Amino acid sequence: MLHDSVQCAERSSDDIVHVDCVTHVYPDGSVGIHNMCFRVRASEVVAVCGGNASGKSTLLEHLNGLLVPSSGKVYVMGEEVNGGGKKDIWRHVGIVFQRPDDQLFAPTVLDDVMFGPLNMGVGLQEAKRMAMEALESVGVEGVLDKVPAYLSGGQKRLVAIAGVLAMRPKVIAMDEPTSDLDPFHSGLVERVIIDLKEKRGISVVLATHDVDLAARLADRVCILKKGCIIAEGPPRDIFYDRGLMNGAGLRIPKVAEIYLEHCAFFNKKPALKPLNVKELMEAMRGNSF
Ligand SMILES: Nc1ncnc2c1ncn2[C@@H]1O[C@H](COP(=O)(O)OP(=O)(O)OP(=O)(O)O)[C@@H](O)[C@H]1O
Repeated sequence: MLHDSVQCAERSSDDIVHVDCVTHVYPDGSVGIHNMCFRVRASEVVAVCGGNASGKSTLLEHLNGLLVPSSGKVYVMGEEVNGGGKKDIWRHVGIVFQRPDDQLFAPTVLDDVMFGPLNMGVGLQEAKRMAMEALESVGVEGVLDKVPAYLSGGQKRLVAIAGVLAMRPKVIAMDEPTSDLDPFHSGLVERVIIDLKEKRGISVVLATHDVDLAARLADRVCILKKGCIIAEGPPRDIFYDRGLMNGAGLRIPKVAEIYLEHCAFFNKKPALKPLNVKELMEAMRGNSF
């Protein structure tokens, strides 16, 4: 059942991306998202959390025009995507797909990462420079001559991120960026996300059901259920709402679980709401952070 009565907040000059009441119906009649209102501002990490089939990938693919809304509009830098204005508006938003194999196709890693800049009309030498810089920034410059298909899962993911970074977008949307990764490679991706925001001012949209990761990284959280955002807010509010999280097919982060157990055991009010292990240790000692 689709609701037609939703109205999104006004577009603001702070919005790099503004999704205005977008519904997407796939050709077979499946509703991917409906009446979706979503925004991304400068230098923020927005976590989009939801269970399977909640619409995370469908939302992401609208952010740079890969999918066209059935109704509603998507704006990037104030301009409508698919609206017939500047042709390259989509380049401000890069998407790292859930499966890197969907993204990597060139004979070597360097060719793959150079493809974006070359496609933007940059000369060969400059494209190579941009690609090398992107590979170095995610720490995989050592594999530039390798065939992408022969990389490990973690290396593929980092090369896929480099391929998007090389185009110097303002926003990078990542679909389940740490699924299938071991703790070492997950840690690398996590570090890359922090650096993108803190050192380069790039906003990250993190679509995931890994709520522990989202708790550590997000400035703002949107909870999706059945193609709609059912809650949005700061992570300390959203991730400590067990009813909300369970209702969306998610659990609260482990850190929140431990802290709530600790408070219940010592009959303390859970006032501090830590989101990572360091904060949890402080909170259990009764220190604020
Ligand atoms: N190409 C498609 N054709 C038809 N239906 C689709 C297509 N892609 C997605 N859907 C449907 O749209 C809905 C949302 O799917 P989507 O992949 O966006 O969810 P998701 O939150 O990313 O899920 P997951 O966490 O399982 O990857 C689902 O009901 C799905 O079956």
